[in-house]
Amino acid sequence: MDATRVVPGLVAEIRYAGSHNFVGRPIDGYEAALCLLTHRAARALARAQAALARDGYGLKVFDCYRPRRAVADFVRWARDPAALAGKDEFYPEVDKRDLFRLGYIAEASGHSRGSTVDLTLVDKATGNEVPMGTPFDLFSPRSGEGAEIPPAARANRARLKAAMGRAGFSPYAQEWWHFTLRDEPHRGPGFDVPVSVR
Ligand SMILES: C[C@@H](N)C(=O)N[C@H](C)C(=O)O
Ligand SMILES: [Zn+2]
Repeated sequence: MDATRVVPGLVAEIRYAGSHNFVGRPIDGYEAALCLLTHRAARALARAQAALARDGYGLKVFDCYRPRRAVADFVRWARDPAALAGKDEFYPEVDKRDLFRLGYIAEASGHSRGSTVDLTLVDKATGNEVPMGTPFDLFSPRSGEGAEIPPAARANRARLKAAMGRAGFSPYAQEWWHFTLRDEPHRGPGFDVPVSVR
């Protein structure tokens, strides 16, 4: 389902539907910029949003359900040494051939099961993203747990992690933005239906 229907005020900036991402172009399978999630994950996200709203924060999602064909597009892209449009912004310190081995991108992603989200916090008053120490999808040790980042960013990561944890999501140690519903309704490799407006 479209998570924005059950999460009041959820901001969706679906990066893989556009060109502002590590590949530098829209990714296969994203025919619309929608945050599609299982009902269970969307309801859990609504709990996180409600709790954060009491402290003046909201959620902004960058990726939700990811079709398997999108993951396959990432794999093909990683094998093309000439495709470097997003290198300076998203993986300046890493050879793109190592992005999968290092755990920054999965060859079989939990996103394809529809209960995993990539997201950040926004200040409800301004709508601006709060500092997290690194931008979304910066594939670097600085995006992971234990990184040396400014205290305000550390506090923001902790706030996001706590709110998502209380709502039923597990974090991913290497990427502060990536969370998976602990009690996800689907197992296995997930789905390959494109993200589209039905
Ligand atoms: C690519 C990044 N946004 C992400 O979601 N990484 C994890 C490891 C994944 O691909 O599932
Ligand atoms: Zn993710």
